[in-house]
This record gives sequence, structure tokens and C-alpha cells, in this order.
Amino acid sequence: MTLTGMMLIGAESHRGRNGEIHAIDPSTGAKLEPAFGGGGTAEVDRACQLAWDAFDRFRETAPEDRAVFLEAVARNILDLGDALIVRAMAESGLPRARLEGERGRTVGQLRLFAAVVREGSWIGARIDPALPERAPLPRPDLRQRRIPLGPVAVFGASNFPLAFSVAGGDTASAFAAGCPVVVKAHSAHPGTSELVGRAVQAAVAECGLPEGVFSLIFGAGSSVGTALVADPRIKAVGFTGSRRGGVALMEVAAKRPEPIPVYAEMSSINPVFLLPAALAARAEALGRGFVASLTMGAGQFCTNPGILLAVDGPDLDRFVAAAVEALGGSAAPTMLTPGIHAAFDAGVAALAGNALVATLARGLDGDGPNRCRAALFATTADAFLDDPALREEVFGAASLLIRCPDLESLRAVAERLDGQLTATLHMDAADTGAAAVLLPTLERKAGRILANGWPTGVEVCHAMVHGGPFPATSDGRTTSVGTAAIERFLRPVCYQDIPADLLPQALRDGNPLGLWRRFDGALGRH
Ligand SMILES: NC(=O)C1=CN([C@@H]2O[C@H](COP(=O)(O)OP(=O)(O)OC[C@H]3O[C@@H](n4cnc5c(N)ncnc54)[C@H](O)[C@@H]3O)[C@@H](O)[C@H]2O)C=CC1
Ligand SMILES: O=C(O)CCC(=O)C(=O)O
Repeated sequence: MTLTGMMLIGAESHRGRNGEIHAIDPSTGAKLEPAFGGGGTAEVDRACQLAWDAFDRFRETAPEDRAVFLEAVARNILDLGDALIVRAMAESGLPRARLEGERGRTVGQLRLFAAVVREGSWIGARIDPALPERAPLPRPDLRQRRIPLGPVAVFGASNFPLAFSVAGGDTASAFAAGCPVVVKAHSAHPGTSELVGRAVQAAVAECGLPEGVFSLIFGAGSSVGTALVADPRIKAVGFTGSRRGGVALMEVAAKRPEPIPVYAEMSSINPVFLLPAALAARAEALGRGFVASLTMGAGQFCTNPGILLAVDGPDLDRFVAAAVEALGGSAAPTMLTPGIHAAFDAGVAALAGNALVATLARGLDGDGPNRCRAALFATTADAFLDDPALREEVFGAASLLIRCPDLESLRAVAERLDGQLTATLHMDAADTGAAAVLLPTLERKAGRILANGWPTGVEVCHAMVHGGPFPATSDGRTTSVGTAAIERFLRPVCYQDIPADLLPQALRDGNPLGLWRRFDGALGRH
């Protein structure tokens, strides 16, 4: 498929006239062709109108039809073949194996949501039949189901050009819920976005759905994204990116005459606690495992282990020696964009220049632009507690070790942390008491708590939580990965004494969709 540089507004291709966006190959710094025309308010308006026009029909598609649509999107992405991988490699600097894996995850995610839509428990059907004889007052017939919120604005993420972008988790979960989607492509990978966008656009047509189910808009800077979130026909937002960008969009959404939910996944430093017995038993293996997790993908994961906490002593010194050796020999991969690389270098320079922080190790330097030279720093618990700058995310392969005098100080530092996507415990049986003391704090701080693993690598499944209190996300009640992500785009409606032939299929007597329903309190297929 030849790239055109055009936006996809419903069924049409449309060249934007608001400036040009060129992807940059971060491994060479070279501009990639073609130029992508930027959109403006006219394109946002048209896409939102089409999405609104499509909403009532799309939301009432039968579960089977929506599942078939999700599967068609998945198939069309695979049919793009190697051209998709080649373009994504050029635009992101990510290696082939990573992008092939990410494509598998993207397609698997769409198919998993197809299965969720068919299974139907997301509808949340509840029926409390009328009790006309109840005294002192009769009970009316009450039936509840969940309906989609409306058109959703999705912002593609720079660090996952496939799995968190045009047809990534936000889009898949919004489609599954029955929401049309308007995507604001990330300017770092417009070509990948156009390719995937055409796969989605074709699936909409193949499935006979209204064209406004999907649009894709380009735009450098903040104006297109702001206009999209401000548009009254948009009813929710999915975002993965910087804290600054996410907070700006939260403000736009909150100031609308009708405020809407923003599901923004932003910054997280993902604390890792190295408890004493685990350190004593395997300090060197932990040091090597930590560096492998830290440097994977140039550290460009929001689950990257950005701080380590441990009680100071000879076992921690063994851990540090192994980590310093592994990190000192680590290669310098290309980062996603010149901007992300510049932000990484600035974050590392700020830590290196902090009088209370020691530089323990730097990775190897690399040839070529935008290379990520990994970094490991150390500080004390007191310094960490005093200086809020030390709690900020440095996006990339940089981590800060906090040497604590004792377990009580470790807990005090944990208590001071901001909201996190993950918190990790490395522990042995003898650490159970210390872990039990930390656990209530970690539950309050993080969306996912792991033992004896590393936070990078998020399973797409039913039990996953990829979320957490602010600033990890804008709304810690939800997840952006896994099937529970569908919940973000639904709201309950109760039908009181509504005549049978006006009721939605999901709530009719006889259970025509064969759903699990809560009938008079009892869950079953009735
Ligand atoms: N924690 C995480 O998961 C991630 C964090 N980052 C951080 O973000 C920095 C910049 O990376 P980007 O991916 O470009 O994130 P970004 O937040 O700058 O941009 C993401 C998307 O939001 C839009 N956007 C940003 N600010 C906006 C505003 N004020 N109004 C309207 N739209 C806006 C952008 O146009 C883009 O489409 C990185 O250096 C890194 O520090 C980036 C990716 C993931
Ligand atoms: O899914 C993963 O492995 C990490 C997710 C992540 O880094 C992100 O959400 O930006």
C-alpha cells in the first residue's frame, strides 16, 4: 500500500492544509517521505459529526456483528504484511522483533475484545422484576444495562506505534463498547498510522458499518488534540503520553460545558523494593535482571523500573556491583524521537548534576543520533524525601537507587511516592513480614503489585490492571490494558416499567441474547 499523507475522515481520504508533518528516522535523523498534511478545526468538526451520526447505529449493532468487525480490523492489519513493520521500524527506531511482537499483541488484543463482546457480561444486565404485591409500596419493574458513552478521541502513543496507537488498546476497547473513534495520530509515526488507519477504514466498509465509526486526523502541536477533546460530540478520551500533555487534555475536558472523562496514562517511576533476604540470597542475579528490565526497548516503557529501594549494606553493594557491570556493558539503542532523546538527556543531566545524587554507571555510548546511554544513580532516603525533583519520571533507561538505613525508612519513602502503574517486591519467605508491612501502602499507590518479577511486559488478559492513582493515570479506577478497559467507555441506564417491546434485547424476558444476567440478585443465564 502506497502512503498518501492523507487523513481518513470517515470513508474519505483528505489532504490537510495546516502545515506538513514528516516522520523522522531517529536512527539517522533523516526526514521520511511522504509529507502528511496537518488537520485543523474543519477536519475535527467533520470527523466528530460523522462519529456522532454513526453512534446510535453502531452502538446497537449485535454483539456478533461488532465482534466480526474487530476481527476484520485484526485481519486487515495482518494483511498489510511486512510493509507495516518496515515503515514502523523506520519511524520509531524500534527493532523488527519488537514490532512483530507488538503487531501480534495488537491483533491478539482486537480478537480478545471480539470474544469479550460475544460473551456479553460487559453489558452488565440486571433485572429486578416488579413486586406489585409488596407492602407498603409495590416495586416497579427495574432493568439495567450499560451503554457506550459516545464517540471517543484516542491519542496514539509514541512508544507503542501499534499496540497503543491507531488500532491499539484504547481503540479496541472503545469499539468493543460500541463507541465510534476519532484518532489523533502521533506525529512521530504518521506512516504507520495511515497504514493501520486504512486497515480500520476498510474493515468499517467491509462490515457495512456507518463511515463515521472511524476517522484518523494528523496535527503537529496541540491545536488538533485540543479541538478534538473540546468538541461537544466527543464523550471520552483515551491518551498515553507525557504528564504535561495528559494534564492539559484533562483541563480542556473539565472546562467544557459538558465535562467528559479523560483516561490518560502518563508518568510512573515504578518502584522496585529489594527486600533483605532476597538480596542476601541472590544479589547478583537481581542486579543483572534489573539491568535487563531497565534497558529493554531503551527504557521507553511507562512500566520501566525508575527507582530501586533497599536497606543499605554489603548485600546491596553486591547488587550494585552486578548492576554496574551489566549496565556498563549495555549498548545504546536508538530512542523513538529526537524530542524524547533530548528529554532523556536533560533528565539524566539533572540527576548527574544533583549534589545529593551519585552516578553509579553509564552504558556504552553509541554511534549515530538519538542514542540512549543508560544510567544508574544512587541517593539517600533523606535526599529523596527532601527533593521532589527526584520523584519525577526520566523517560528512558535511567534509574535511581535509594539507599535506606532500615526497613522503617524504606516504608517512609514508599509512603511519599506518587501514584504508580506498578510496584515490585523482590522477596524470599523470610521477607514476608516486611512485605506485609509494605503491602497496604503499595495498594494505595499502585495499580499492579508484583513479586519476584520485573514490571516491564504487560500481559493483555482479563485480570490485568495497567492503571493507578495520579499521576500514573488521570483516573485510577480503571485500566488501559486488558479486557476491563472496556468499562471506561460504558455507563449504566436503568429502564423502569418500560414496555417489553421497547426494551433492548439484552433485557428482554426469555434472555434472547443468552447473557449472564443478575436476576433478582442471582447471577445466571436467565
Ligand atoms: N509514561 C509514558 O507512558 C510515556 C511518557 N512519555 C513522555 O512524554 C514525552 C513526550 O513524548 P510524547 O509521546 O510525544 O508525548 P506527548 O504527551 O507530548 O504527546 C502525545 C500526544 O498528545 C498530543 N498532545 C500533547 N500535549 C498536548 C496538549 N497540550 N494539547 C493537545 N494535545 C497534546 C500530542 O500532539 C501527541 O499526539 C517523553 O519524553 C516522555 O517523557 C512519552 C510516551 C509514553
Ligand atoms: O505494555 C507494556 O509492556 C508497557 C506499557 C507501556 O509502556 C505504556 O503503556 O506506555
